Amino acid sequence: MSEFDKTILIIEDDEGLQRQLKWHFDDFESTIVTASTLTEAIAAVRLYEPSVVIQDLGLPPDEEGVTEGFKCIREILSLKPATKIIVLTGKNDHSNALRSIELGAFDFYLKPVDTDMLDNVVSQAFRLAKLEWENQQTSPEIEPLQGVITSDTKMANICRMALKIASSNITATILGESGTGKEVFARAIHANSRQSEHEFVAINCAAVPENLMESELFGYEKGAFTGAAKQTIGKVEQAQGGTLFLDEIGDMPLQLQAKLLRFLQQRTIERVGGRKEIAVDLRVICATNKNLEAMVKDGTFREDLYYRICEIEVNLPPLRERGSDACLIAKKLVTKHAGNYAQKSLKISDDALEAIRQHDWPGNIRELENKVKRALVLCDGKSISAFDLDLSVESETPTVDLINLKEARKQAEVSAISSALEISQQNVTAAAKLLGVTRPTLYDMMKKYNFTIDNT
Ligand SMILES: Nc1ncnc2c1ncn2[C@@H]1O[C@H](COP(=O)(O)OP(=O)(O)OP(=O)(O)O)[C@@H](O)[C@H]1O
Repeated sequence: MSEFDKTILIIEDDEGLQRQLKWHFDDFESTIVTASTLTEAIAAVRLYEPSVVIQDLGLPPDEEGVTEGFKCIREILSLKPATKIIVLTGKNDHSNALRSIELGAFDFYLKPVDTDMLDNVVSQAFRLAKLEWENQQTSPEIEPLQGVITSDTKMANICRMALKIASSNITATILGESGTGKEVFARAIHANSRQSEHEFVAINCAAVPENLMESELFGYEKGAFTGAAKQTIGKVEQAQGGTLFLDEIGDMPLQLQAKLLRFLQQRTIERVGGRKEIAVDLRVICATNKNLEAMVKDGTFREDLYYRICEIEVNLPPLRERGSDACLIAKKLVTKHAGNYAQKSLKISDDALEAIRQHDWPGNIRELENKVKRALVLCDGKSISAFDLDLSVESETPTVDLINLKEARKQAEVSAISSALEISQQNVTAAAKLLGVTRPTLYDMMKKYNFTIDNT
């Protein structure tokens, strides 16, 4: 097994501070590399693949601003999503620190730098990077958060962010296309929070008619309107002590947005037809697939409410941008749903896996789940075909966006071994023949890339 690499990349344009940090971390039993600009930083990431990066936000040519620093975070994480980036920010720069975390940075640290304190943050970053690395060596399939199946490092970062949100009181809004798992994330944040003993109450703002929304949210007193036969509590009171999940918040009627804002600011409500203010203490999580910023610009969403609910944004990427997650989730879903459809031991065929890889998944995981259920019902043989999933396989034009040649070689080898094992139905001797290598060579490579023979 290869060894965990302990390289730190310091990205700092102030030569004095760069020297000071380098000198300090030389004692850290790590290899220290430095960069002063974004271009140098990216070259260093490609060459050294550092586990931890300490990064200044004010990089040239925008030393006084943050644009280059944010760009640097994005580019590093798109090349190597597992990198733990620690951002150095000015004392009064809390909003940029939060924005860095939204972009996927591991943590932030306020200047002036106290190197002993920074040591703790760096040690934590290394601990987590090592854990993730070890986890990948032993079990590439992970469920880092309840209900979230993923082997994609971007998603693993988002899961970590969700855990941080859960342990704070911040109001989060989860953004993402339909079916990307926004509710799954909201439930996971609740389950990991101090509110978990109480209820998780969801309301879909797009599904409730506008004239019923207020009483649905805040409840009503007896006789408040025709048909109000008895006092009824609303979703907010139901969620007392727990979590209120406002799904499709972008569809909240404008007139109710003001009332929602008042409740979020004052943490009190009045039932419809009531005169008493009722104090409520709960966590609020919102979600939408709409572009709230654009809605604010065209006046359909209140700006003050936007800032109130988006103290931190969680951006869930669509399934097509999550590496091999579609195939991984499909396999898990087949196992999960097989019993319900009286098909006990089905596998997904190679052509079906290829079709899953190629499909764009506009409906994301919900679409995948539906297709798997359909396939379980329709499948006659022992394995699910592309046809069963209502998908087709097309010849592919490969695209690559790889960190370096070593990574390209690794991915090509992993992909070839994986295909040979699938085709040979996990028979190593047959797979070795297909690949033109000896059986011991294939075993060595399987060990190197942590393949296990899948007997499910
Ligand atoms: N990472 C995941 N692994 C496995 N299943 C998932 C994952 N994410 C979502 N799902 C499943 O996909 C389905 C859709 O998820 P969910 O309802 O949370 O999406 P959503 O983004 O809230 O959708 P919408 O915007 O339409 O309300 C659910 O059945 C959920 O269990």
